[in-house]
Amino acid sequence: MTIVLLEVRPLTRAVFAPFGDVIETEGAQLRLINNGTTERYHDLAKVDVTGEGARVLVNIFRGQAFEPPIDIVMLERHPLGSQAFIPLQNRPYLVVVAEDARGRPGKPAAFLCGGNQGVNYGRDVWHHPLISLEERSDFLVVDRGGEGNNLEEFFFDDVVYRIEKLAV
Ligand SMILES: NC(=O)N[C@@H](O)C(=O)O
Ligand code: NI
Repeated sequence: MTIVLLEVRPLTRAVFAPFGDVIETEGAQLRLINNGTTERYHDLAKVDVTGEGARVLVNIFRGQAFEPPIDIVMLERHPLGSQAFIPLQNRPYLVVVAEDARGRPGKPAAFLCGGNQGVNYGRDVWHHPLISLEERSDFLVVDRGGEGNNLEEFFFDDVVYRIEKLAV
């Protein structure tokens, strides 16, 4: 079994663009509403649901905390909908994604996300299930419900991608 170390980079809209959206106020389109008493950070993520009976689900995921070394042995994707994770307790977390390479994930990319940053995985984008850090953490999750199979998993058979350091 080959072990490949993954570098962890800070999450920015630019680096994450091939995989989806970053949900944060930084750099967002700001609109003053409610007679100037509220700042609306507008249109941050594309929620995409498709297939029979598709509907948008709003959930809370309470994820156990992981600490390095973190081994990435699989990735998953949701062919029928996007999936957004918004941290509710202002704690950092880890996101691991990959571009598709003829039906399987390419080399993963790892990003350290701030507690003020959410992510929205585009529909059918390879990603690792939730990786909370420091403490068990709650996330608001917006994803797809409805008929059909919305989960495809891929287990790497000859390589483990290892995250040893979170410091960027
Ligand atoms: N299975 C499930 O709802 N969670 C995963 O999709 C995930 O990305 O955490
Ligand atoms: Ni998922």
